Amino acid sequence: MHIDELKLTNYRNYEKLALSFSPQINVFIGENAQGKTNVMEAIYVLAMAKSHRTSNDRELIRWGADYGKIEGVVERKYGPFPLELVLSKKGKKAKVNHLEQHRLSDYIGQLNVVMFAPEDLHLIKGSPQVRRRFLDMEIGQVSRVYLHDLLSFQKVLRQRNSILRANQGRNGLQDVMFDVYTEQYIELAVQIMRKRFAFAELLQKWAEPIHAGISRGKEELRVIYEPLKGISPDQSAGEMAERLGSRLAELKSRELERGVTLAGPHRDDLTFLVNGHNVQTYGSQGQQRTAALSLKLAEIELLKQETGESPVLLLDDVLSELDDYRQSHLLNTIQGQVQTFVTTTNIGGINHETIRQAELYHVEAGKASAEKKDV
Ligand SMILES: Nc1ncnc2c1ncn2[C@@H]1O[C@H](COP(=O)(O)OP(=O)(O)OP(=O)(O)O)[C@@H](O)[C@H]1O
Repeated sequence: MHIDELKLTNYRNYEKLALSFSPQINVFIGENAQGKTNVMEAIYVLAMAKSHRTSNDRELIRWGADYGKIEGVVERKYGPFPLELVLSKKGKKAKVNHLEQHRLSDYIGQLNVVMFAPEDLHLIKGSPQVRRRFLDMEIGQVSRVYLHDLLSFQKVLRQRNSILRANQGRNGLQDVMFDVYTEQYIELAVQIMRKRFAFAELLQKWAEPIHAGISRGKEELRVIYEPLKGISPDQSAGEMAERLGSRLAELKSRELERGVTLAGPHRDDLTFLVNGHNVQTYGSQGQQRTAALSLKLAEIELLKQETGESPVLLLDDVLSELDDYRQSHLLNTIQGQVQTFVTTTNIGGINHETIRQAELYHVEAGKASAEKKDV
């Protein structure tokens, strides 16, 4: 799939912007703070209905404006169709083919994107929250059911936590609603864990050969999803529910002490092993970069397999962070196959022939102009 056109109205530092794109490589060049990342972010928001940089949608609306709008024309196998997202102080409205979608889970997934930004290089080293977000965003793009379960789970978790908070410091808790929420919580948690197990397995399947290729056969990457101890992928849903239920019962007095839920998918993590060692603890910077790059390339393959079409790749300021060898590996892999958007302050830092055929856009102070020229 690819994006043919993008229109922004009052989005970040763009009052108005209208661009059409090459189905291959599009490069945005400009000085710092001119609006390159803002275009990448707008494409990401058009796909995911939320930003990768902030959870506050108001930040996306141009200062002083009442609303912001992102419009796009997306081309898939079955033809082109428009997507529209309007952000206002009252919330957001999402349209596919001019029809408003009342549930965002029906909107997300029409356009699939893979974002690779410098912060993704911290996927391995960063906090578990970064890896959980990665899991949720990636699974959410291919499974509406997952998104729906995740939103319900987050709601029940908030409800359960608010009862715990209201009873914080007490010795015991007899509350029918608490028991009802706990039951719903366990049911949804099990659905989420099962999907995360399946996703980690697929990720491993695709990332392992890619990582082996980049490391010239020297390294074997393993991806391990780590939910609550005692829960494993071979268990039935009933067994998982029983394990989580008994752990919550054991933790009840501590939960009352702390006023929060202490076991469940909101505390899960992913572990990456290179040649059997945890790359987070023992990996060199180079191994961590190779692992992060392999995971991103695996994401492209995984989305292709799930949807039958290549997703759109967003490389925000990341090529300059990769050495020539990894840069070439990435660009050779996607060449001609995946519509790609690249931002850079210095095109000279990208040593690859694909960039010579790319469509160039110069970005200055919230204005982008297209220019085809030889680099
Ligand atoms: N809601 C907003 N309204 C108006 N301007 C905004 C808004 N949010 C951010 N900006 C402006 O957008 C600019 C930043 O743009 P962006 O993050 O796209 O930079 P960039 O070109 O990617 O730079 P770098 O190379 O440093 O990453 C800043 O000048 C910032 O003040």
